[in-house]
Amino acid sequence: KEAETQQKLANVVILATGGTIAGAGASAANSATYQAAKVGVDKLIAGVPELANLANVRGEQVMQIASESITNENLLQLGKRVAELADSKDVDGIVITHGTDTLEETAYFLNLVEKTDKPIVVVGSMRPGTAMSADGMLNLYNAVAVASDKQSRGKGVLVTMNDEIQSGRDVSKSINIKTEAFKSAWGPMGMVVEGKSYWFRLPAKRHTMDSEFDIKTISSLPAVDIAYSYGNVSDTAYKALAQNGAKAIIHAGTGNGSVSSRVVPALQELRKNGVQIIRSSHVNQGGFVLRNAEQPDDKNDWVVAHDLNPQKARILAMVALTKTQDSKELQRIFWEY
Ligand SMILES: NC(=O)C[C@H](N)C(=O)O
Repeated sequence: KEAETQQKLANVVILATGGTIAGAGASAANSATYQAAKVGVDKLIAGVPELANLANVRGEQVMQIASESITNENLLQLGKRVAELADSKDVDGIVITHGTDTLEETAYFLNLVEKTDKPIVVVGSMRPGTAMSADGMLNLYNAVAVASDKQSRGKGVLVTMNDEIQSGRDVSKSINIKTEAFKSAWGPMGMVVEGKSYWFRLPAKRHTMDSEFDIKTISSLPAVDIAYSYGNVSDTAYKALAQNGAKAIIHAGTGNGSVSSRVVPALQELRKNGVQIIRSSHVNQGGFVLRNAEQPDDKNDWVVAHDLNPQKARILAMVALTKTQDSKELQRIFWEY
């Protein structure tokens, strides 16, 4: 009988990368003071025995880092392992445990480059497992529930935090400390309650199976960096990034992705020298940058990041630049993904 139910359950692989979900503090009162990336994947799985009711779960430790330290090489390594597992007949779904600081970047990267309709769910926690009211156990339980559910197929890379199912493209860490940290300007896609998913929305943008990008053909990512804008800003950071080899600079702009008159000449010059200039907005909830609004993008040959925040714009620019150096193509990609 036990063998029978085991056969019926989905096979889910948990790829662990570190973060607070694998963190440990000195006492249960330490919810914000702790060390990330301390607990191994087997212990994480053993900590939630109820996972066995949802799926046949096995774990793999891909790396053990706090997510603020993730590199492009880490992204490629993780992306390639996800693709291998997605190709395997005996894997039905993949969960990635991840630090929350750059979780939105990794989720969006995978959403762009994984050619599979199998569920890929990225999950983290805001408190370490040693803390009172730690959120990692339930977030992980929900991630495995979503990853083992056939309904989750073909919906792009997903994120389960705080009982919600979010699109890996849209979601962003919008609050720190609190457990309701992850928000999307376009709302969550659904909810997970007691291990069952309830869906309300589908993503409209191209992803996974429908993407023109494939991790299997990407061996390196170009340098793309971000410069932050504010009152009294100068062009120093932009020039330094270009000098250091940036192929594209994401302008983390004020408001509509506006550019200070103190910075415009440098950006025009950098574009003439071949650096792509991509205007995004650093407003906190739902930036939206329109072409030729605030700045003459057609004349300057700049690109706008659409609704992507600066860190997501960086991910898309890196992936897009593996295929094209043409600014018009780049803009098309920013509209479509
Ligand atoms: N809550 C977290 O996971 C934060 C941690 N610094 C990380 O991103 O690894």
